[in-house]
Amino acid sequence: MPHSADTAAKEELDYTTSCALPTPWAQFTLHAFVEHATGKEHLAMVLGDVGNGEPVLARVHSECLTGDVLFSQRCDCGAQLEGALKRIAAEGRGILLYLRQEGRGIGLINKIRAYRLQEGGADTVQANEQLGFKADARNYALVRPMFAKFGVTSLRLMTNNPRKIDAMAKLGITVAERVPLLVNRNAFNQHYLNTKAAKLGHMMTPLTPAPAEDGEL
Ligand SMILES: Nc1nc2c(ncn2[C@@H]2O[C@H](COP(=O)(O)OP(=O)(O)OP(=O)(O)O)[C@@H](O)[C@H]2O)c(=O)[nH]1
Ligand SMILES: [Zn+2]
Repeated sequence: MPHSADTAAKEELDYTTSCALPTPWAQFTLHAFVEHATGKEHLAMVLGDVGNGEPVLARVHSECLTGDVLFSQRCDCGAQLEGALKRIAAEGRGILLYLRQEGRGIGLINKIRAYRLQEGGADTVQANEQLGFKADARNYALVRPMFAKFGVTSLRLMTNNPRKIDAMAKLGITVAERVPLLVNRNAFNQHYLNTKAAKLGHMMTPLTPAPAEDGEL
């Protein structure tokens, strides 16, 4: 027998509490969960009636402290976070899950180690592998009880990552539509974004290589 959403939620994480979260674009409700296995605090930002059965505009965002908070231009994370919240605000309905999967699951310190290796010539995948990690060490299992908490079963998912779409399908979550999220392509992250497209399957048109002195990472 498949577990009910409540059973799954009890097994994997606890729902704790919520508050209003005004942002520059809309007033969301911020909901907090705690993961049993790790004690990590995962978040959901919710706007409008997301539990009415209609596919929900959604973003499953992996934590990137450097990009989301420290304005790093090495990646596209901060701009994707902002872009996703703006789109949800414009529609007046949607959900963003903020998962504490820093560095594609290897943690902040290891991501910084990976960045250092990238400065020596490795790409984002090779750097992870040199550190003994898979290219992508994320696990999306928590997404199911988090969406279930809000009655969300069908998504219009903002992503360029086909593996994320497959992961949702394996969890029994319908991706009714993929909404591309192409933002903040710059000289510093074009090699990174091209590697994601070439090696991780992200759905992005490769960018033209920049001159070497143009901050390639
Ligand atoms: N290990 C590692 N993690 C990185 C690197 N750059 C960004 N990240 C992490 O990658 C995660 C974001 O994943 P991405 O591959 O950029 O994007 P995605 O979530 O798979 O796909 P989208 O939905 O299209 O954004 C965040 O947790 C970042 O901290 C890197 O060079 N090495
Ligand atoms: Zn990032």
